[in-house]
Amino acid sequence: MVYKIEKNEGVITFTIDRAEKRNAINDEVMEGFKKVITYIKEHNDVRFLVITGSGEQAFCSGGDLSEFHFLKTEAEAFGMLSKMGNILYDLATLHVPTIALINGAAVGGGCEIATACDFRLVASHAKCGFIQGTLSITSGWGGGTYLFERGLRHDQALKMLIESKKYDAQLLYEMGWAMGVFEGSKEQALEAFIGDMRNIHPDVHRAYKEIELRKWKEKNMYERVMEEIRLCAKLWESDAHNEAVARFLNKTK
Ligand SMILES: CC[C@@H](C(=O)O)C(=O)SCCNC(=O)CCNC(=O)[C@H](O)C(C)(C)COP(=O)(O)OP(=O)(O)OC[C@H]1O[C@@H](n2cnc3c(N)ncnc32)[C@H](O)[C@@H]1OP(=O)(O)O
Repeated sequence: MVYKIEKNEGVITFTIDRAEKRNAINDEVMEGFKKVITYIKEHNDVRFLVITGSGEQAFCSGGDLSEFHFLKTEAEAFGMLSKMGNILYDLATLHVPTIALINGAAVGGGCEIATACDFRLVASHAKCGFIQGTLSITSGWGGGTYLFERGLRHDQALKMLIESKKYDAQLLYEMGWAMGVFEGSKEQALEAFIGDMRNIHPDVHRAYKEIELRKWKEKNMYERVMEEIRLCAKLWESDAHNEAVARFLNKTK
């Protein structure tokens, strides 16, 4: 199994469990995301969803380049990108608070998953970034659209995307992307973060999320996410992208 789903006192934790691939996303992990999101939509006993990765090196390294490198055309790329894009839209529009518990590097699509969550808690050693530009593509799962909605200064958000580099935890906090930086146990950091929220009735949480999501509907979020995905799919079939991915895969052999 490449993921774990655990439920404890109303908190569901989804752990991407591919530490040897730095928790890269493949089809099986996507199915896991679908499963946990469907469960939350159909049950009333979940208060928080936490997304994390196994090990300390990575939260998630984005799409599994060794598996997705075989998608060559714009249409093939759109199939994979829109599948995960729809999953992230469902995650971003869930009726319970969602927390990215960032235990290590979050890059590429990993940074998009974190940005789709309501809150980001980042381990002090973790570096995160929308590094897609270094592969000659843009964010392909809707993460750029979410980033512009996360309250960062507009120029800061744009810089993060077009610089395509990894930022350290402290800077991510200062920019407002991370809500907190923690040392040591991620479980303790999570408990400290949600402690006061636990005292509030879940219907209140749901109501506030509904208020936020109403705003998103008015701003055509879904259409904007799909447009972002189409732009990435176009770049995916370029020689520049294929060569960049080949360089990454060959470097690690
Ligand atoms: C597809 C959607 C698109 C989007 O919409 O955003 C993307 O996500 S594109 C993918 C973008 N991601 C990357 O380019 C990530 C590349 N990875 C890294 O930069 C680094 O691995 C890391 C995450 C910073 C961790 O560095 P480190 O701890 O030094 O580990 P290694 O680099 O040595 O990696 C160990 C092992 O894992 C394999 N790996 C890592 N990331 C991926 C990946 N995204 N896909 C496939 N495989 C990955 C890497 O090849 C190593 O494998 P071995 O050599 O076999 O041990």
